[in-house]
Formats: sequence, structure tokens, C-alpha cells
Amino acid sequence: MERLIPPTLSLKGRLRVPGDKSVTHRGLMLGALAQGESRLHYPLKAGDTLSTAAVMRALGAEITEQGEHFHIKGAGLRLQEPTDILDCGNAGTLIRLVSGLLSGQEFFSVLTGDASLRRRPMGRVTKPLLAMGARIEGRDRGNLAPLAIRGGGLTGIHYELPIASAQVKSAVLLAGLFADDDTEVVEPAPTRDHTERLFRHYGLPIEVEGRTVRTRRASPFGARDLTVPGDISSAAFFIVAALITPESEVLLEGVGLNPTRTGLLGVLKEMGADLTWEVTEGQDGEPVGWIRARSSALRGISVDPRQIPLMVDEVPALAAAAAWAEGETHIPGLEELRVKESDRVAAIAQNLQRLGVGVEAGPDWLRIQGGRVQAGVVEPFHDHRIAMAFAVCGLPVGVRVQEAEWASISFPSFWEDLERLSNPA
Ligand SMILES: O=C(O)C1=C[C@@H](OP(=O)(O)O)[C@@H](O)[C@H](O)C1
Ligand SMILES: C=C(OP(=O)(O)O)C(=O)O
Repeated sequence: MERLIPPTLSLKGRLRVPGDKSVTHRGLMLGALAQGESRLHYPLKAGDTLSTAAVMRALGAEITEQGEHFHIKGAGLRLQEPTDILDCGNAGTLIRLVSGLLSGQEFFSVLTGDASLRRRPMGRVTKPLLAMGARIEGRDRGNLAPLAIRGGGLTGIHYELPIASAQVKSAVLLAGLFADDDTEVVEPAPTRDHTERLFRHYGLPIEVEGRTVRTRRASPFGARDLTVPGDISSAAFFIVAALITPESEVLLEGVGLNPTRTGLLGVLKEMGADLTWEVTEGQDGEPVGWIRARSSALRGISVDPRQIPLMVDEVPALAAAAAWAEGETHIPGLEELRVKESDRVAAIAQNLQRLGVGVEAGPDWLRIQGGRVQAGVVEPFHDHRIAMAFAVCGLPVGVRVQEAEWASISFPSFWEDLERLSNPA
């Protein structure tokens, strides 16, 4: 389905973005492992997290949608052998985290997903899980889904992550809940720490010392309610939209402001963004607050690559901001973007070109010549973040977005929210 976004004069209003995708995935998994009943408040109900709910149901948890929340009846630490293959859809976080969980279960399971997910590297999780004692087979010597897992009999490991990845860290920590001896993961750089915070919320073993995270075998634990903050990765599109559209002011409320997720805010400030935010409460271990973005004269910068893991899903939105900035923006450190839902380095470069923006792409970098954006047609390459980022990039001049339905992977109300806040020419 193609969406026509008319040239937009201004963007104004307040918005509560949908629940955080990372926290929703984890809340569903840990609620399913708990004993007893709990509520997951304000979860993200979108393609990726509905896949997680379906997978956890197939593993024995009862999960029902009740108004604003999910009601979860946990299966406890011993899940049920699924009677069919488990479909992870488009969700990298789901297949990687649940591989860790299933490595701890003494039964057979098979994980697969859509065409995009079946192209994404799984060796990064199967390698440490095999080292812990799980039996895992997959295409390409265990690097590609479908993955067949027979779990159980795990021993803890000390694992130095070769890449900065919260998914790999979390997969190993989840497996560590079922392993003899301690499991220790060392990160090369900080990544989102929702798993660590949620382990604490549920009273699961967790110790953090600098870049080292440690866990050990879990005892049965009780269910606890959890409230999911708004997703800063979804907020990012409206932040950038307000910055690049004249006469705009947008207030985003109830947004998760975990410092391992807010890299984009600092980078945009460095570009001259009129952007303010404040943490107003702590919600089940996650800082939450508001963000205000106003139209700004942005300038190109050279982004510090150490910021990328703290804004890894926001790079498409940053590219949209860079297209409207005066001068050149250099974004290094993008090797991981090559293996997301699409090759995001290539997808960003191609769509910037479609809108008349000068761009050069290297193996792990982008160089964007800002200041001149033309109306055009953009192609998301089956990737939700690319669809939304380029809707935003073309907003002030008008843009046609192909395959607009992909936004529903993480932000089903995106088009409606955009229309509500926009004043078309
Ligand atoms: O742990 C998570 O919830 C996520 C981690 C990141 O992936 P990597 O671990 O591959 O960097 C991110 O891109 C993804 O959208 C969500
Ligand atoms: C990379 C993403 O998600 P996942 O890895 O879970 O598919 C994303 O949402 O941008």
C-alpha cells in the first residue's frame, strides 16, 4: 500500500507514542517464565511483539489482551514443548532472545521467521549458546534460521561479546538462568540494559560491574505487574519531523528515557536542535519523561561512532535530519545496520538519492550532503524504520511512501498520528 504525504506546513501537538518494543518483548518472556498472574500495562501491540505473545503462548503461557494491558498467566521456569514450529515473523529480538530461553529447556523446538529474518545472522547467538551446551542446528552451519534447538544441561560461561549487541547479551543472560555455575557477559561498549533492569524487577539474579554482567541459575519466581514506557525509537520520527518542518512544536509524553537509548537526543542537540527533555518518574526500573522538539536550523556534524549503539535503531531518523541540515553529516560505526530488517546503510542511501539528496555510503558509514530535499517516491525495502524515516524526510516537500504497511511492525498508529499532528499546505 502506498501512502501519499502532502507537503506539510507545520507539525503541532502532543503525542503519547506506543509502548517500548524492547521492554514489551522482554516483559512477555519474563511474565511467561514467572509463576502466577500479572499484567503488562501499555505494551506495544504491533507486528513484532504480537509474534512474541504467540510464541510464548505456544510454549505454555496464557496471554490475553484485556483493554490497555496483556494479562499473563506464567508457565513457570519449565515451559512446554511446542507442537509446531515457532514463527518469529520479522522480529530479530524475539528469535535471538527466545533462542537463549529455549537453550535452557529440555525439549525440541524450531524457530523460523519471514524472509528478512531468515537472512539475518544467528551465529552471534548460536555460538555462545552452543558453548553453554545447547544443541542447535540451522542453515549455513547454524548461522541462519530455521534453527532447531534441543536445550538443557547448560553450564555457565564467561563470554566477551565480539559486537555491541543487547540481543546477544540478553540471549546469553536468559540461558544463564538455566545454567550450572555463573554466566558472565562482557560488552565491548554499553548497549540497552532493559534485560538487566527487568531481571532486577522480577528478583532474578543479576550483578553489573562496569561492562560485565553476571547471572546464575534462577529459582522459581513470582509474577509481577510491569508498566511499559513509550518507545523512544518511535518518538524519534516525530522529534525529527518537528525539527525539520517550519513552525513546528511537538511534545512527546510518557517516553522511556533510559540513558542506553537516548544517543539520538545528544547528537541532534549537537546539530543545533531546539530539543528539551526531562525525566519525571521512574517506572518499574526505567526512567520516563517528556521530550519537546521545535523547528530548528540544523547543521551537519561528524557523529561520534561511540554513540551508535545508544541510538542504533534511530540512524534512519538521524539521516532524515541530516538531509535537512546545512552542510555535511558524517555517520560512522554503522556496520550493524547492514544486518537489520534491511541493509539500512544501502536503504538510507538509495532513498536519500530518490529525494535528490547527495549521499555517499561506505561499508560502515554514510556521508550526507544536507540542505536540499525534493519531493519523490521512497521505497522501504520491507523495513518499518525506513518507511517511517523517509515519510518524515519528505514531509516538508511531500512524498509518496511505498509499502507503508510495514510501519505496523513497531508503530501501527504512525500514519494516523502523523496526519493528526500535520497541517498540510
Ligand atoms: O535488545 C533489543 O531489544 C534490541 C537490540 C538492538 O539490536 P542488536 O542487539 O542487534 O544491536 C536493536 O537494534 C533492536 O531493535 C532491539
Ligand atoms: C532492528 C530492529 O528490530 P529487531 O532486531 O528486533 O528486528 C528494529 O526495530 O529497528
